Amino acid sequence: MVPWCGAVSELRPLCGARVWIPDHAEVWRVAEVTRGYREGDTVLHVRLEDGSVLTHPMEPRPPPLCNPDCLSGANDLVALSHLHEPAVLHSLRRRFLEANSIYTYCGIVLIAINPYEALPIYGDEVIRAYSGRQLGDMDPHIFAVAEEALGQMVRFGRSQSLVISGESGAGKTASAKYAMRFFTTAGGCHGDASMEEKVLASSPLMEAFGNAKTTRNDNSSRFGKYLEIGFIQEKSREPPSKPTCWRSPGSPSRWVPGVEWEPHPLEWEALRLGLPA
Ligand SMILES: Nc1ncnc2c1ncn2[C@@H]1O[C@H](COP(=O)(O)OP(=O)(O)OP(=O)(O)O)[C@@H](O)[C@H]1O
Repeated sequence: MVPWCGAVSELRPLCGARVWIPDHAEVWRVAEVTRGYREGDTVLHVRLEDGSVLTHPMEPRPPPLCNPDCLSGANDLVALSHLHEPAVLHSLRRRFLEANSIYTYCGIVLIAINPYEALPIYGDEVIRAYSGRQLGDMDPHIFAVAEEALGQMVRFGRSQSLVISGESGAGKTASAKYAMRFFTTAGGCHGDASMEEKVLASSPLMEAFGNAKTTRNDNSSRFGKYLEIGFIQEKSREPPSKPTCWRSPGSPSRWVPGVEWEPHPLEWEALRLGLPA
């Protein structure tokens, strides 16, 4: 992210402008410029919200400008006048704390914040509300992205991909499950609860063999995942779906060498039932 472009002399933060100052405890803090930048100034004079005054060096780059309050918190980061790290963090924080919203768009990319609690935003009525709607018609949601993919597939008869990425514990697996729930419900399996069960039932088995408890996630996938769902004409899904899983080519395995194998309760269950590994 590039908070400022161009030479320092072109930027000239005005007196009264609000800028972001890096902070050890809060990462970024808002400050007001108390003396406009003049050619040759090496520091910017600012006042923090708690009243303390300080100077901030203009090199290697001046502090990033704050967005107007009416823009930060917009449901699409593209709407921000200044797009840089503190603006993104502030917007996501405001949406999460003030609007209770874990989802934000950045163009066609959906950003999700893990709420670490069950939210009432994944029910059938929400799936129905997002079904058939255009991306951008409604609040950002994983269902909107899933609907976009489903709609494109139906309209153009072409396979679609959802790429879900993030650090460990970010909620990739949960997001994939919500997307699959949307596909099974909105993709032509209305009223067939067993279809959703069948699609999601593969997860515990895969998790039994490939998941482990880590410091970041109690049920962390220790492998890359590739899930493929086949559909037949008229938006019906081809039973059974074909979830497959392997280490992504080129990406290192998450298995830690030297760590002793610990059987997972579900693995014992699979072995007891005589299921193939
Ligand atoms: N949208 C959500 N709503 C509620 N809980 C969530 C959501 N997303 C994630 N979680 C919770 O956060 C925890 C970690 O999520 P998840 O396992 O999906 O992370 P991950 O990105 O797949 O992690 P890893 O890369 O380690 O496998 C889970 O317990 C999950 O229930």
